[in-house]
Amino acid sequence: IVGGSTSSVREWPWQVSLHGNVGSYRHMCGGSIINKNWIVTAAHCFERLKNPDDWHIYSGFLKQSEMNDDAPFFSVHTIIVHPQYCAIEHVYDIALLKLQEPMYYTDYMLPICLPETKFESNYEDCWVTGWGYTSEAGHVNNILQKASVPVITNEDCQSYYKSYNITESMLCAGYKEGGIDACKGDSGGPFVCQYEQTWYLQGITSWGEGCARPDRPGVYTRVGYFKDWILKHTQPG
Ligand SMILES: Cc1c(O)cccc1C(=O)Nc1cccc2ccc(C(=N)N)cc12
Repeated sequence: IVGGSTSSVREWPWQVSLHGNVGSYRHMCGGSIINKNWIVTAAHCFERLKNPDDWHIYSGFLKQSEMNDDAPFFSVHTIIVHPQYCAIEHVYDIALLKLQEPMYYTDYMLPICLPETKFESNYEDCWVTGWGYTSEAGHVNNILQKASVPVITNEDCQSYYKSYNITESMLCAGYKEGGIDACKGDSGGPFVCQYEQTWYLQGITSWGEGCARPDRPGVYTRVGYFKDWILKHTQPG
């Protein structure tokens, strides 16, 4: 997160850290708890590491330094990447992780609500969180960061990204002057908006040209667009 501030414990209890095995396990992506068996994240996190055994999920932690070999983690049973995901176009950048064993809820580990509809009409009070870079040429941050970022229309977003196709499965958020944005390492993490005292997962951190640049908003997977797909895979029975 560029231009954000440090989160406190229990602020974002659905936020998880996905550690991938690249020689040793280290933070690669964020994710969000949606129920006791399932995490939602970004498909592009699994370009190189497609084996579930190569992932450890840390939940209930604020600092990367706490997610060490003595700390408990959840293992991954299944990785479901959206069948229409395309890396080149950044489309359908969504994946589901089934846990090997169900998670238990605590004050530090709680699920986030899915949006009510495909296209929400209210995007007040939206925040993006993660342990990603705090500048383009940065590195993974130790303490979970947060930043409030306003949603912009897809039409405005398309006008900024002339060499890309901003589809209805994407959601954009950012400041025209830049300065505050998600960045590398925040991928897969939550973009949440509070509405009538309830938080909803409206976006999954997906991509952007650089980070926090003027006229280059962050691009997120629009979670409402995939609600049926998520429910199809994550509802018992
Ligand atoms: C390609 C790249 C780097 O090598 C280092 C940092 C950023 C980038 C980059 O261009 N964009 C990005 C690469 C990977 C994940 C990103 C997630 C969010 C954003 C965002 N601005 N909301 C930009 C990303």
